[in-house]
Amino acid sequence: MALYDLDRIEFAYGPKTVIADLSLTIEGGHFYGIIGPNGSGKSTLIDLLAGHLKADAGSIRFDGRPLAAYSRKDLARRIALVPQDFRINFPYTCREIVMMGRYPHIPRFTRPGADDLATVDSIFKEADLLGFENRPINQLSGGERQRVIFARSLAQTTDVLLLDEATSNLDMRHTVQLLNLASRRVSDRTTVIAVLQDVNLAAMYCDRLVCMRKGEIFASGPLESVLNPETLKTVFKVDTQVFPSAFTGSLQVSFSKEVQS
Ligand SMILES: Nc1ncnc2c1ncn2[C@@H]1O[C@H](COP(=O)(O)OP(=O)(O)OP(=O)(O)O)[C@@H](O)[C@H]1O
Repeated sequence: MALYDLDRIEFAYGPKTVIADLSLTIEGGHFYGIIGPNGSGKSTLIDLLAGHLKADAGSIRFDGRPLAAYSRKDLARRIALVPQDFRINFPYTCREIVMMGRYPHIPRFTRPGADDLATVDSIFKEADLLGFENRPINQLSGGERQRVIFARSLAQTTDVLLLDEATSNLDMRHTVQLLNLASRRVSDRTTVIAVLQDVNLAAMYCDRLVCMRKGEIFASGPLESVLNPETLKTVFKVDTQVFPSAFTGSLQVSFSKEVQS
Protein backbone atom coordinates (compact mmCIF):
# COMPACT_ATOMS: atom_id res chain seq x y z
CA MET A 1 0.00 0.00 0.00
CA ALA A 2 1.24 3.48 -0.84
CA LEU A 3 2.16 5.75 2.06
CA TYR A 4 0.57 8.78 0.40
CA ASP A 5 -2.02 8.73 -2.33
CA LEU A 6 -2.85 12.11 -3.84
CA ASP A 7 -5.74 12.10 -6.27
CA ARG A 8 -6.51 15.12 -8.45
CA ILE A 9 -5.53 17.77 -5.90
CA GLU A 10 -6.38 21.42 -6.45
CA PHE A 11 -5.21 24.26 -4.26
CA ALA A 12 -5.55 28.04 -4.56
CA TYR A 13 -4.34 30.94 -2.42
CA GLY A 14 -7.41 33.19 -2.77
CA PRO A 15 -8.15 33.49 -6.48
CA LYS A 16 -4.74 32.15 -7.51
CA THR A 17 -4.67 28.44 -8.34
CA VAL A 18 -1.19 27.11 -7.57
CA ILE A 19 -1.78 23.33 -7.62
CA ALA A 20 -3.88 22.00 -10.46
CA ASP A 21 -5.12 18.44 -10.92
CA LEU A 22 -2.12 16.88 -9.20
CA SER A 23 -2.01 13.12 -8.65
CA LEU A 24 0.94 11.41 -7.01
CA THR A 25 1.72 8.19 -5.18
CA ILE A 26 4.48 8.14 -2.58
CA GLU A 27 5.87 4.79 -1.48
CA GLY A 28 7.27 4.36 2.02
CA GLY A 29 10.97 3.93 2.77
CA HIS A 30 12.37 6.10 -0.02
CA PHE A 31 14.22 9.40 -0.19
CA TYR A 32 12.10 11.62 -2.43
CA GLY A 33 13.36 14.87 -3.86
CA ILE A 34 11.01 17.57 -5.10
CA ILE A 35 12.58 19.87 -7.65
CA GLY A 36 11.12 22.60 -9.85
CA PRO A 37 11.45 26.30 -10.64
CA ASN A 38 10.64 29.04 -8.12
CA GLY A 39 6.90 29.35 -7.62
CA SER A 40 6.10 25.93 -9.13
CA GLY A 41 4.29 24.81 -5.95
CA LYS A 42 6.90 22.74 -4.09
CA SER A 43 6.36 24.32 -0.65
CA THR A 44 2.61 24.26 -1.17
CA LEU A 45 2.79 20.54 -1.90
CA ILE A 46 4.90 19.97 1.23
CA ASP A 47 2.37 21.92 3.35
CA LEU A 48 -0.45 19.80 1.88
CA LEU A 49 1.48 16.59 2.72
CA ALA A 50 2.03 17.90 6.26
CA GLY A 51 -1.70 18.54 6.64
CA HIS A 52 -1.03 22.25 7.27
CA LEU A 53 -2.96 23.23 4.15
CA LYS A 54 -6.20 21.59 3.03
CA ALA A 55 -6.78 20.82 -0.64
CA ASP A 56 -9.72 22.63 -2.25
CA ALA A 57 -10.54 19.53 -4.31
CA GLY A 58 -9.30 15.98 -4.67
CA SER A 59 -8.17 13.65 -1.91
CA ILE A 60 -5.00 12.97 0.07
CA ARG A 61 -4.80 9.59 1.75
CA PHE A 62 -2.03 8.85 4.22
CA ASP A 63 -1.37 5.25 5.23
CA GLY A 64 -4.79 4.20 3.95
CA ARG A 65 -6.90 6.92 5.61
CA PRO A 66 -7.85 10.44 4.55
CA LEU A 67 -5.16 12.79 5.88
CA ALA A 68 -7.91 15.08 7.19
CA ALA A 69 -9.21 12.25 9.43
CA TYR A 70 -6.05 12.28 11.59
CA SER A 71 -5.96 14.40 14.73
CA ARG A 72 -3.20 17.03 14.96
CA LYS A 73 -1.45 14.97 17.63
CA ASP A 74 -1.64 11.76 15.56
CA LEU A 75 -0.17 13.59 12.59
CA ALA A 76 2.61 15.07 14.73
CA ARG A 77 3.53 11.54 15.83
CA ARG A 78 3.83 10.43 12.23
CA ILE A 79 4.92 13.42 10.15
CA ALA A 80 7.62 15.99 10.96
CA LEU A 81 8.16 19.15 8.93
CA VAL A 82 11.24 21.32 8.68
CA PRO A 83 9.85 24.54 7.18
CA GLN A 84 11.70 26.77 4.73
CA ASP A 85 11.96 29.57 7.23
CA PHE A 86 11.53 29.27 10.97
CA ARG A 87 11.64 32.33 13.18
CA ILE A 88 10.74 32.64 16.80
CA ASN A 89 11.16 35.70 18.98
CA PHE A 90 11.01 33.99 22.35
CA PRO A 91 14.43 33.00 23.73
CA TYR A 92 13.72 29.28 24.12
CA THR A 93 16.94 27.35 24.54
CA CYS A 94 17.92 24.95 21.78
CA ARG A 95 17.31 22.07 24.20
CA GLU A 96 13.75 23.29 24.82
CA ILE A 97 13.19 23.57 21.07
CA VAL A 98 14.47 20.04 20.35
CA MET A 99 12.44 18.71 23.29
CA MET A 100 9.33 20.18 21.59
CA GLY A 101 9.79 17.40 19.03
CA ARG A 102 8.97 14.93 21.82
CA TYR A 103 5.71 16.66 22.86
CA PRO A 104 3.41 14.58 20.59
CA HIS A 105 4.74 11.46 22.38
CA ILE A 106 4.38 12.79 25.94
CA PRO A 107 0.99 12.21 27.62
CA ARG A 108 -0.87 15.37 28.65
CA PHE A 109 -0.02 16.90 32.04
CA THR A 110 3.18 14.86 32.35
CA ARG A 111 6.81 15.87 32.09
CA PRO A 112 9.30 14.41 29.62
CA GLY A 113 10.39 10.96 30.77
CA ALA A 114 13.86 9.40 30.87
CA ASP A 115 13.39 8.11 27.29
CA ASP A 116 12.57 11.60 26.01
CA LEU A 117 15.62 13.09 27.75
CA ALA A 118 17.85 10.32 26.37
CA THR A 119 16.47 10.78 22.83
CA VAL A 120 17.15 14.52 22.94
CA ASP A 121 20.66 13.99 24.34
CA SER A 122 21.54 11.52 21.63
CA ILE A 123 20.20 13.82 18.90
CA PHE A 124 22.37 16.73 20.07
CA LYS A 125 25.33 14.41 19.68
CA GLU A 126 24.23 12.86 16.38
CA ALA A 127 23.45 16.28 14.86
CA ASP A 128 26.82 17.72 15.94
CA LEU A 129 25.07 20.28 18.19
CA LEU A 130 26.86 19.64 21.48
CA GLY A 131 27.45 23.01 23.15
CA PHE A 132 24.25 24.52 21.73
CA GLU A 133 21.92 23.09 24.38
CA ASN A 134 21.55 26.25 26.49
CA ARG A 135 21.84 28.85 23.74
CA PRO A 136 18.68 30.89 23.01
CA ILE A 137 17.30 30.00 19.56
CA ASN A 138 16.71 33.67 18.69
CA GLN A 139 20.42 34.41 19.02
CA LEU A 140 21.58 31.84 16.45
CA SER A 141 22.64 32.39 12.85
CA GLY A 142 20.24 31.28 10.10
CA GLY A 143 22.20 28.08 9.45
CA GLU A 144 22.53 27.22 13.15
CA ARG A 145 18.79 27.76 13.63
CA GLN A 146 18.04 25.53 10.65
CA ARG A 147 20.18 22.75 12.15
CA VAL A 148 18.36 22.98 15.49
CA ILE A 149 14.94 22.82 13.80
CA PHE A 150 16.11 19.78 11.87
CA ALA A 151 17.22 18.21 15.18
CA ARG A 152 13.73 18.90 16.56
CA SER A 153 12.24 16.99 13.61
CA LEU A 154 14.55 14.03 14.35
CA ALA A 155 13.42 14.09 17.99
CA GLN A 156 9.85 13.69 16.74
CA THR A 157 10.79 10.15 15.51
CA THR A 158 8.15 10.06 12.78
CA ASP A 159 7.48 7.83 9.78
CA VAL A 160 7.78 10.83 7.45
CA LEU A 161 10.28 13.65 7.41
CA LEU A 162 9.30 16.61 5.22
CA LEU A 163 12.21 18.93 4.48
CA ASP A 164 11.49 22.25 2.77
CA GLU A 165 14.86 23.52 1.60
CA ALA A 166 16.26 22.46 4.97
CA THR A 167 19.85 22.99 3.82
CA SER A 168 19.38 26.41 2.17
CA ASN A 169 21.48 28.23 4.81
CA LEU A 170 24.00 25.48 5.48
CA ASP A 171 27.64 25.28 4.49
CA MET A 172 28.92 22.26 2.55
CA ARG A 173 29.88 20.22 5.60
CA HIS A 174 26.64 20.81 7.46
CA THR A 175 24.59 20.21 4.28
CA VAL A 176 26.18 16.80 3.87
CA GLN A 177 25.87 16.03 7.59
CA LEU A 178 22.15 16.87 7.61
CA LEU A 179 21.38 14.89 4.47
CA ASN A 180 23.45 11.95 5.77
CA LEU A 181 21.30 11.95 8.92
CA ALA A 182 18.12 12.05 6.83
CA SER A 183 19.48 9.24 4.66
CA ARG A 184 20.26 7.14 7.72
CA ARG A 185 16.60 7.51 8.78
CA VAL A 186 15.56 6.21 5.33
CA SER A 187 17.63 3.07 6.00
CA ASP A 188 15.52 2.71 9.17
CA ARG A 189 12.30 2.88 7.05
CA THR A 190 11.53 6.57 7.46
CA THR A 191 10.29 8.24 4.29
CA VAL A 192 12.05 11.51 3.53
CA ILE A 193 10.47 14.02 1.15
CA ALA A 194 12.80 16.94 0.54
CA VAL A 195 12.38 20.07 -1.53
CA LEU A 196 15.85 20.67 -2.90
CA GLN A 197 16.82 23.63 -5.04
CA ASP A 198 20.20 22.04 -5.75
CA VAL A 199 19.70 19.26 -8.30
CA ASN A 200 23.16 17.88 -7.54
CA LEU A 201 22.21 17.29 -3.91
CA ALA A 202 19.01 15.65 -5.12
CA ALA A 203 21.13 13.42 -7.36
CA MET A 204 23.41 12.45 -4.46
CA TYR A 205 20.72 11.59 -1.94
CA CYS A 206 17.35 10.85 -3.55
CA ASP A 207 16.27 7.60 -5.12
CA ARG A 208 12.95 9.09 -6.30
CA LEU A 209 12.41 12.48 -7.88
CA VAL A 210 9.29 14.59 -8.41
CA CYS A 211 9.78 17.43 -10.86
CA MET A 212 7.14 20.17 -10.68
CA ARG A 213 6.23 22.83 -13.21
CA LYS A 214 3.50 25.45 -12.80
CA GLY A 215 1.60 23.59 -10.08
CA GLU A 216 1.69 20.28 -11.92
CA ILE A 217 3.92 17.25 -11.85
CA PHE A 218 5.99 17.29 -14.98
CA ALA A 219 7.82 14.02 -14.24
CA SER A 220 8.17 11.65 -11.32
CA GLY A 221 9.80 8.29 -10.67
CA PRO A 222 13.21 6.77 -10.03
CA LEU A 223 15.97 9.40 -10.03
CA GLU A 224 17.57 8.18 -13.26
CA SER A 225 14.30 8.38 -15.17
CA VAL A 226 13.60 12.00 -14.16
CA LEU A 227 17.04 13.59 -14.01
CA ASN A 228 17.91 14.02 -17.67
CA PRO A 229 18.83 16.98 -19.91
CA GLU A 230 15.47 16.92 -21.74
CA THR A 231 13.40 17.26 -18.56
CA LEU A 232 15.76 19.87 -17.08
CA LYS A 233 15.70 21.91 -20.28
CA THR A 234 11.90 21.85 -20.55
CA VAL A 235 11.34 22.69 -16.90
CA PHE A 236 14.24 25.01 -16.00
CA LYS A 237 15.07 26.30 -19.50
CA VAL A 238 18.76 25.62 -19.01
CA ASP A 239 21.07 23.34 -21.02
CA THR A 240 22.65 20.62 -18.92
CA GLN A 241 24.76 17.52 -19.08
CA VAL A 242 23.89 14.71 -16.69
CA PHE A 243 26.61 12.15 -16.06
CA PRO A 244 27.78 9.74 -13.36
CA SER A 245 30.48 11.37 -11.25
CA ALA A 246 33.58 9.22 -10.82
CA PHE A 247 34.19 11.07 -7.52
CA THR A 248 30.84 10.62 -5.77
CA GLY A 249 29.40 7.68 -7.71
CA SER A 250 26.15 9.69 -8.12
CA LEU A 251 24.65 11.35 -11.16
CA GLN A 252 25.80 14.95 -11.45
CA VAL A 253 24.37 17.87 -13.39
CA SER A 254 26.56 20.41 -15.09
CA PHE A 255 24.76 23.42 -16.56
CA SER A 256 25.61 25.95 -19.22
CA LYS A 257 25.62 29.71 -18.67
CA GLU A 258 23.12 30.16 -21.49
CA VAL A 259 19.54 30.70 -20.34
CA GLN A 260 16.80 29.78 -22.81
CA SER A 261 14.06 32.33 -23.37
N1 LIG B 1 0.45 32.70 1.22
C1 LIG B 1 0.37 32.87 -0.11
N2 LIG B 1 -0.54 33.69 -0.65
C2 LIG B 1 -0.65 33.88 -1.99
N3 LIG B 1 0.15 33.25 -2.89
C3 LIG B 1 1.10 32.42 -2.41
C4 LIG B 1 1.26 32.20 -1.01
N4 LIG B 1 2.28 31.31 -0.83
C5 LIG B 1 2.72 31.02 -2.07
N5 LIG B 1 2.02 31.69 -3.01
C6 LIG B 1 2.18 31.58 -4.48
O1 LIG B 1 1.95 30.23 -4.85
C7 LIG B 1 2.87 29.80 -5.85
C8 LIG B 1 3.60 28.56 -5.37
O2 LIG B 1 4.38 28.91 -4.24
P1 LIG B 1 5.31 27.85 -3.52
O3 LIG B 1 5.91 28.54 -2.33
O4 LIG B 1 4.55 26.60 -3.29
O5 LIG B 1 6.41 27.61 -4.66
P2 LIG B 1 7.85 26.92 -4.56
O6 LIG B 1 7.94 26.01 -5.76
O7 LIG B 1 8.07 26.33 -3.23
O8 LIG B 1 8.79 28.19 -4.80
P3 LIG B 1 10.31 28.52 -4.32
O9 LIG B 1 11.22 27.61 -5.12
O10 LIG B 1 10.48 29.95 -4.77
O11 LIG B 1 10.40 28.35 -2.84
C9 LIG B 1 3.78 31.00 -6.13
O12 LIG B 1 3.34 31.63 -7.30
C10 LIG B 1 3.59 31.89 -4.93
O13 LIG B 1 3.74 33.25 -5.30
